[in-house]
Amino acid sequence: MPMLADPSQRYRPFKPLPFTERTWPNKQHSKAPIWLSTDLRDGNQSLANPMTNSQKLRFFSHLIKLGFKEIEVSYPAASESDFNFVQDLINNGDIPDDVWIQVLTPARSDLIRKTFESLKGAKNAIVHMYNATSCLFREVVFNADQKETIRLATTHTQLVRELAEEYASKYGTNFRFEYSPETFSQTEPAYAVEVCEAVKKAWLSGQGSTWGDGRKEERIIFNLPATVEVSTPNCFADQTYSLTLLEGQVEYFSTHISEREKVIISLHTHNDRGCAVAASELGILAGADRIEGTVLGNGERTGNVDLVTLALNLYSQGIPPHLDFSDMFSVIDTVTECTGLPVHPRHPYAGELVFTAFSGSHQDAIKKGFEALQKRQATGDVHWELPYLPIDPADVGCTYEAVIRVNSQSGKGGIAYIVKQAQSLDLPRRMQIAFYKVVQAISEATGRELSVQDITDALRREYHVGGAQFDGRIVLRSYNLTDSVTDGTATPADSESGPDRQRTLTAKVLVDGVVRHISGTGNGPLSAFLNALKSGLGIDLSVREYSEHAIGGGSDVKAASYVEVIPPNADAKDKTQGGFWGIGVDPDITGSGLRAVLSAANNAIGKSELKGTAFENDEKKLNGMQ
Ligand SMILES: CC(=O)SCCNC(=O)CCNC(=O)[C@H](O)C(C)(C)COP(=O)(O)OP(=O)(O)OC[C@H]1O[C@@H](n2cnc3c(N)ncnc32)[C@H](O)[C@@H]1OP(=O)(O)O
Ligand SMILES: CC(C)C(=O)C(=O)O
Repeated sequence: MPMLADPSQRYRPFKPLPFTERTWPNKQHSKAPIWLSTDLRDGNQSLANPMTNSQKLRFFSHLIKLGFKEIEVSYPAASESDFNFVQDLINNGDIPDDVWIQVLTPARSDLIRKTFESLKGAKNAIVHMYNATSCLFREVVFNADQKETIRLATTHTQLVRELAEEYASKYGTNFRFEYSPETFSQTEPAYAVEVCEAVKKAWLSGQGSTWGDGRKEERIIFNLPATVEVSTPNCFADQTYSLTLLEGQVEYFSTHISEREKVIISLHTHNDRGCAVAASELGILAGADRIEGTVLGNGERTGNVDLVTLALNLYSQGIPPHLDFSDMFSVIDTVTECTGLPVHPRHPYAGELVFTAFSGSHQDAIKKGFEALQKRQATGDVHWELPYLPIDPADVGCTYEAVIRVNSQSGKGGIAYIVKQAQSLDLPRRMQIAFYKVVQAISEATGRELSVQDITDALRREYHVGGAQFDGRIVLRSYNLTDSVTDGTATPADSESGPDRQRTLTAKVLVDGVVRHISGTGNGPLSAFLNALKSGLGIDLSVREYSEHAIGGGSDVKAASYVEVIPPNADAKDKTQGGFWGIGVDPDITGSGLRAVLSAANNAIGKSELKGTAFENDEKKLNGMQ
């Protein structure tokens, strides 16, 4: 059946609360909520193949490692394996003293009794009872009116209360109670408050205990589920904030519910509209103290709210989340291996691609951002501010290698970043443009992403650096430099010569594997070498641009030089006209300059059809190459 031209025939819009006095939109997050992981209950119940005992145990240990202090471990009445898992955790001493396990039960006396049995011997336990309160469920599922629904909740709350007292005195367990008006997001707000008030009264009216006196560990938890997400997140926050509308006045749940200090407001959001994170965040602004969800968002249908995203969203605002995701890879391994579900490559903070830029302008901005960051860090400013990356990938255990990856959408900045990271070569800007064209051609031809190795090899091939297999047609074997006549006109590229020196260079080179001895003079080593190439091999080139930098430090320091050469008929000033680039790396600055010149010369002749061991007769072709 096609989609309806007029969907209002089938779907009714959500009716928002008529608020004018809401203040939560002006608030900001300032601390982490209390977290509860329901991976082993809501997460588990949604799996086609529920977790085995050992998978649950592995998951539980990981949750403890991440820092969870409240973990819903089971729906013990569901099956023997759910029941036994709770008993195993207790009997094997797997639960740290400061951790509360939580178990879920419906408001059914046989199932509540079974649930308490599963908790025998526990130190700290939260009994979580639910019944659905929305009109649809009252009418369709329970065939009960509003009063009967409240009675279902209160009579079973009293039973939980009695059993909690009995099991506390028998086993010394610290019990807390959580009540969920299931389908809260679809329940009439005033009625949801009425149910919660009645449940609170039933829970607090028990005999002979201090429950509910406001001490943190004993407060009743009202868990407000968006069992199905049916509205925009601001409506859910309003529902959280205000549950009663009396005589036309807005009363706010988080400030006006009686004995607010005895209540923890918890949220349990699902992701049907894809807004569970937003709904939880706005719900916290609206007064919630606690969040239930799962690590990476597994759960019924589109999932529960993802606690990784929520926690790291806080972290990115400078708020300690009190959950430790610094080893995200082990989190991903645990979740995927236990649930059998993959993690989407774009999943916030955890996906394989979320810190990666393929597109050129993003890469360029990130590269510049890293350079600026390094400068700021050198002045002691450690604040993270980097284009396109809201947090430092290193904080969640990622390396910077994945930050920039290259395909046909990439630009010079990203490619230069990879060359710098992988080979410590800081290509000058115009050389970046030249090398970008080389990489772009490969990427277009192969139609795939290029690895760091692909780019490294391309650079080596193009500029004849990095080993004998990348040598060009001319190879420098040895050279000797001597002072010669002086004329006082050194070029910048020859700056180390000084203004009053002229140098003579003799070099042994291999040309297509044949030994040749060449010599030339110039104001410095580079011009002497260019002169030698011209007089010895007929290769007439001059330098248009030269730069250098050190690589490393101490006794291992090397020099990297970059040279652009042009043939005699090229305009030295019009830099849009193509030259030929070369790279030289050598422990000695003169050596690196000479190698860069030879690299550029090889690049020049490699792009012509010169052949044989001498180039004298091919000068014309070289001149015509641009
Ligand atoms: C939104 C949530 O995630 S809620 C949690 C859902 N999780 C699960 O259901 C997983 C575990 N559940 C189970 O294993 C089973 O459903 C059991 C063992 C709890 C119950 O099994 P059964 O007794 O066979 O009942 P069934 O699964 O058909 O449940 C429906 C019955 O429970 C009633 N019921 C459903 N929810 C509740 C509740 N919260 N409180 C009281 N009764 C409830 C229904 O009205 C229905 O009653 P009826 O048989 O009189 O019409
Ligand atoms: C039992 C409740 C909290 C639940 O899982 C839901 O409504 O999604």
